[in-house]
Amino acid sequence: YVWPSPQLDALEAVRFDQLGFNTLIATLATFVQPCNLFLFDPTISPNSGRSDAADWIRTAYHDAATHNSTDGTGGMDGSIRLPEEQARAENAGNGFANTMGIVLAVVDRYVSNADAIALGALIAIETCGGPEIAFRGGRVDAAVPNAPGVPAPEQDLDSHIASFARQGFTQTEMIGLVACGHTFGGVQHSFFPNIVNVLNDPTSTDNVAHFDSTPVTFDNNVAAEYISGTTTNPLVVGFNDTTNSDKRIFGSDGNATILSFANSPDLFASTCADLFARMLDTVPSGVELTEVIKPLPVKPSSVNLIMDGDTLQLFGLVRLWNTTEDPTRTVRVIWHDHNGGTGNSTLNFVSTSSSTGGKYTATWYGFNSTVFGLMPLLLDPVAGVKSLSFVVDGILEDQGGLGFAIQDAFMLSQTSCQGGLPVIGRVDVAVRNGVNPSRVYLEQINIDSVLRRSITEIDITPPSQLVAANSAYSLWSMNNLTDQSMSFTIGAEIDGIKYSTTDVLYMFDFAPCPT
Ligand code: HEM
Repeated sequence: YVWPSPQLDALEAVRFDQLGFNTLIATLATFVQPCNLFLFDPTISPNSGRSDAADWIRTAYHDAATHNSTDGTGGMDGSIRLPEEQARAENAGNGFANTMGIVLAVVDRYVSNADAIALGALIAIETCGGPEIAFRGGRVDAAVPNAPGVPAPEQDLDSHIASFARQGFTQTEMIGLVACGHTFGGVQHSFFPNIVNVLNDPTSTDNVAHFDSTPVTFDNNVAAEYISGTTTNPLVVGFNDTTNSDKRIFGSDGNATILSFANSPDLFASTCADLFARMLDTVPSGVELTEVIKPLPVKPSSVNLIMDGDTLQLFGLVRLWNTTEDPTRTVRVIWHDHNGGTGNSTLNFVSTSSSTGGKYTATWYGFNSTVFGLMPLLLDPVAGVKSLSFVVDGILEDQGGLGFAIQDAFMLSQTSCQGGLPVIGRVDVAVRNGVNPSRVYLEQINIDSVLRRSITEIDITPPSQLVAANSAYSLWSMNNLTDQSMSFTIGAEIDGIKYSTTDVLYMFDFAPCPT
């Protein structure tokens, strides 16, 4: 995709900026590294037998499994976060509560609850030895529970075949998807006492009978151990044959599919990559997912403009994907102004990040990084800035000639202030003369009773008389803001198109208002 695209940029960051510099505070990968991590256990015992990774994968499946491919209802819409759905017998267990407590922390205006659940499962699988999974974003959160429909172990084979058909999977795909999921985790005694007895196993203090001997690793052992007759899978060799659903499912084609997985780790991995992607893309009809999100090779980040009197401050970073630190590398940014002119500056290495269990690393460069931190580049507001390009070791990076577009039509003005008596605040937005936005507003993220995000727009009344910020910009001001803990982004509608600033602004960061 082409940068900037606020939604894809945000989803790309959660998907690929997993550990290290410029990652979210609640980055998902931290909670599945090491892969036996299980933070839900108050003792944080490494011997609970549980893992966040397994919980996240099961949660995504239970969200997806309500899909009805005939009428287009249900699927990955985050409805599994709703208490009514978690209370159903088909959703027995506390793995969902564990998952929501962590995974939903990445939700924001561009990343839905359902996208976060999908990303949690995907990152768990990829981090813990699994294949890379194509990820699309754009899932839409349901406000009400879906019709029930998650398969249960005591149901017979015909019911399971019918259930997976309703979800959009053939019998062969059902065998695959169950094996792909059940390479992680196991069955807990406390919620399934009719399947698993108390284990008295010091390495599984939560009494989890695992599906294979490597329950926190993606591998084909679930199939290989089944074929070799060494399996301990409680849904294959459980003491209660009624609940041996994996036995019935794996054997339903005379073991042909499961044998092919046992014989080929590669076939198992590639089949699971496809099936997991399809499971995560199981969405209600009418929901349009984005393209498959791939990492941008050169990605500007945290690009932010602030008007400071006669100076246009340009803050930012750029990420070079799949690179390691190299002191001999040279990185330059070129900015293109409204008059056809350019300026340029050398960027300094700041730090690194990694993803996919350390498979990929990325290096980050700051627009004006000094020993004092990230400082802005200082530009002329009259010339402004239309786009950026980068030169990495002499090679021009400009998205195939498009450049990286920058929006300098409106931005926060440094004259914004807070405090004074009575407690008040003022937001000044510098608007480029000649742009004539139809609206300028503050955007606040609103969270409703079922955790859906939406944006509340608070319009700034157009100034009755132009107040110059400098010779190229005028100020639109919102006075008498009373909530000093307020955080917001700035939006504007220009020629019918809505634009937003990316950095969240906090009122308490502003200078005190002159008294
Ligand atoms: C007929 C279909 C299926 C049945 C009857 C079934 C049944 C079960 C049961 C009873 C558990 C134990 C849950 C617990 O103790 O908390 C479990 C765990 C699990 N299932 Fe399934 N499952 C099915 C399909 C799937 C699929 C398709 C996936 C994913 C693609 C999946 C992923 C998991 C995972 C990862 C766990 C481990 C959870 C943990 O250890 O916390 N299952 N399954």
